[in-house]
Formats: sequence, C-alpha cells, structure tokens
Amino acid sequence: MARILLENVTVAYPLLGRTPGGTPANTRKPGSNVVTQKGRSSVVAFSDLSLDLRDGDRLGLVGRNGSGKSTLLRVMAGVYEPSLGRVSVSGNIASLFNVGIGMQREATGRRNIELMGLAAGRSLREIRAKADEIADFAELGPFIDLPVRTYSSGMAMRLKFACGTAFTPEILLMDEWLGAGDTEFRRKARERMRELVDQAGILVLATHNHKLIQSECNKVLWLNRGRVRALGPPEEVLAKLERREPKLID
Ligand SMILES: Nc1ncnc2c1ncn2[C@@H]1O[C@H](COP(=O)(O)OP(=O)(O)OP(=O)(O)O)[C@@H](O)[C@H]1O
Repeated sequence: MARILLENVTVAYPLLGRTPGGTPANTRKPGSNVVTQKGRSSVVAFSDLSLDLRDGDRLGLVGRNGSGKSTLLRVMAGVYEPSLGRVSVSGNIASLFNVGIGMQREATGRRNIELMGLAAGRSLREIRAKADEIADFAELGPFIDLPVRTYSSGMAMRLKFACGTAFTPEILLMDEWLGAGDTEFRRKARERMRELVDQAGILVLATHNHKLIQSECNKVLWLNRGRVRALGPPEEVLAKLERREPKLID
C-alpha cells in the first residue's frame, strides 16, 4: 500500500551571503517569500503544507513559476528534508524529474545503466537483472558498449529514459510529462509512460498543461507562493485557477 503523508511541512532554502536588498533582521516583505530571522535569510518555497495521498490518488500540482511545485516533488522523493513538519512515505518511488542523475560521459552505456540505477536507489542485482532489457529498449546497438560522450543528445536521452522508466514504481513523481527521441522512439516512450502511470499506486504530476491534468489526475493542488490556494477535484480547482490566473492556461 503506497502512501505519502505530509504534516505541516515547511521548506526553506537558506540563502548564503548577502540578503537581497540588504534586508534587516526579522522581516518578511509583503508579497515576498524571502524571510530574514536573526540575521539569516532564506527563501520559503512552501509553508505549513499537509497532504495525505493513498493508492489510487493522482495528484496534479499547478501554480505559477516559483510557487513550490518542484520543491514539493523533491520533498516527497526524499531529496530535500523539510525545515519544519513531518514527511512519511511508504512505497518505492520513481522520480522522473531526476532521470540522468549518475550518468558519466566517460563510462559506456552499459556501465551507465548501473550508475543511473544505483543513483535511483536500485540494488546492483535488480539492475543487472534488467540491464539487457534496458539496453534493448534504448536501441543503441553497438553504441551501448561505447562511452556516452560518443552519443548524440537524442541517444543519451534514450538511455536516460530507458533507465528512468525501467522499474514500475508504487509512487510516480513527475515534473512535466517525460518524452524522448525521434518519432518512432516517442511512440514507444508514450506506451512506456502509459504503463507506468497506469500501474503506479500514486501519481504526482507537476505541470502547466491543464489538458494533461484533466486526463490523468483525480485531484489538483494549486500552490501560490508556497501556500495552498485550493485542493480538490480537477474541474473545481482548474475552474478557480482559470478565473484567477487566466494567463497560466496552456
Ligand atoms: N536552490 C534554491 N535556493 C534558493 N531558493 C530556491 C532554490 N530552489 C528554488 N528556490 C525558490 O523556492 C521557490 C519555489 O521554487 P520551485 O522550483 O519549487 O517552484 P516551481 O513551482 O516548481 O516553479 P516552476 O514552475 O518554475 O518549475 C521559488 O521562490 C524559488 O525561487
């Protein structure tokens, strides 16, 4: 049973060095998410957020640039610790905003399958059991045994995509829909994405594409400057958003 539970979570990025505008101690300018306390400044990405997602939940994250969507995905993925509050996640996760992490240009494609798999938290045994399937999916032919620096950008993307989507997760986290490659590969990539989304217990998808939200999600969270503006069924939240922020609509 997959579950993501956030209780009163705040995430603030500490700002090192000078505060923008030389802000004095203990301030928060209206409309700004830069907070200064005891002479230390930080950007509050979102604050006091509570959320309980369970199997079957398909959550769309919407909001302006900088509203906190990517940070929220990273907190769910365990990339960032919350500054305040509690996060508990059960179920294995695929974070598709992270594909390509661990890739080494000097290493061969085959070695990179292992490196990217390890960076995604898989064991070497699991990765080796899937390695041939990943190599076949990427369709790199003999290039799979050559260093990645010899690949075109499309070839490297195919390898990243094949690795990032090789394991079906219980929790799928995405910052925009992932696609890759030329027309033929894109068709295959779409099918692979479809399978992953359909089989995942929980989906969280940050996107500016409302059609995608309508087709994939059963809940929407609208963030505005790190605060929850609305959480509910897609038609309801998107209608509010379209009324208040028509320029955000794709
Ligand atoms: N590394 C960082 N250091 C300081 N502030 C950061 C950092 N990363 C993000 N922020 C700030 O946190 C806030 C939330 O950013 P985040 O990237 O989560 O927004 P977003 O909704 O995903 O935006 P977008 O739609 O542009 O991807 C913004 O104010 C941003 O400036």
